[in-house]
Amino acid sequence: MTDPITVPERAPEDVPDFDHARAEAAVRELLFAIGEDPDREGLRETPARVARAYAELTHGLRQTAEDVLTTTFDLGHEEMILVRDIELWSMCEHHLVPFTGVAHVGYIPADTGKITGLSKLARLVDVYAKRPQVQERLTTQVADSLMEILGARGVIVVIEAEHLCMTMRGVKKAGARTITSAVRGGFLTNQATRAEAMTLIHSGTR
Ligand SMILES: Nc1nc2c(ncn2[C@@H]2O[C@H](COP(=O)(O)OP(=O)(O)OP(=O)(O)O)[C@@H](O)[C@H]2O)c(=O)[nH]1
Ligand SMILES: [Zn+2]
Repeated sequence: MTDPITVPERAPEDVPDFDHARAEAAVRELLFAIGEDPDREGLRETPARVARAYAELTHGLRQTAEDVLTTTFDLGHEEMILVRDIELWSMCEHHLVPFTGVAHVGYIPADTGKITGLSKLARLVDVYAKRPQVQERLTTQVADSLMEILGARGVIVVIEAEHLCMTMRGVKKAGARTITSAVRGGFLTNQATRAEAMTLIHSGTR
């Protein structure tokens, strides 16, 4: 059985193009299924709109971490770099409703001092967020891709999110936040470095 957390990532070329016609037909069916009339005024354009929205919300399936980590600089900087409070919108793969919150992404560059642009860390989060996801997998995918592509000596990724499937339906517990972390390399072996990162993540105002 495939472990649902480490489900192998498909290469974008193995992911079929977004099928707008199929998505529209499915939304039209869903409207029938809930007892609506997709041909009534107000719903007529809805299947096409929803299809376009889902194409956008699943855009990450057709991107790779390499696509966004292209800009690298050799600044010779060997200390921790941390971007905190990166806004996050993803979609839970169990209910296809959003989960939203923030990601904190930190890394210690390779010995060569190879670093990437700060915005690229936020783009990387979106590559993995814009697809049906579970929070645990999103967290580890961001961490592992930074280790691999930048050759980072350490990575820490902390994600805090609220799952609307727990808020707007089901157990209905608004405000419950799920916190996941993935810690690699130097952040794992050096407790002081990890503690410094956690202090930076939790310092200041939000
Ligand atoms: N581990 C994990 N669980 C998630 C995530 N997103 C949603 N879930 C959970 O997935 C589970 C699916 O449980 P099921 O019992 O199959 O579905 P359900 O009957 O809709 O469950 P309820 O939400 O409890 O009503 C729920 O407990 C969700 O809270 C996630 O990112 N990670
Ligand atoms: Zn869910």
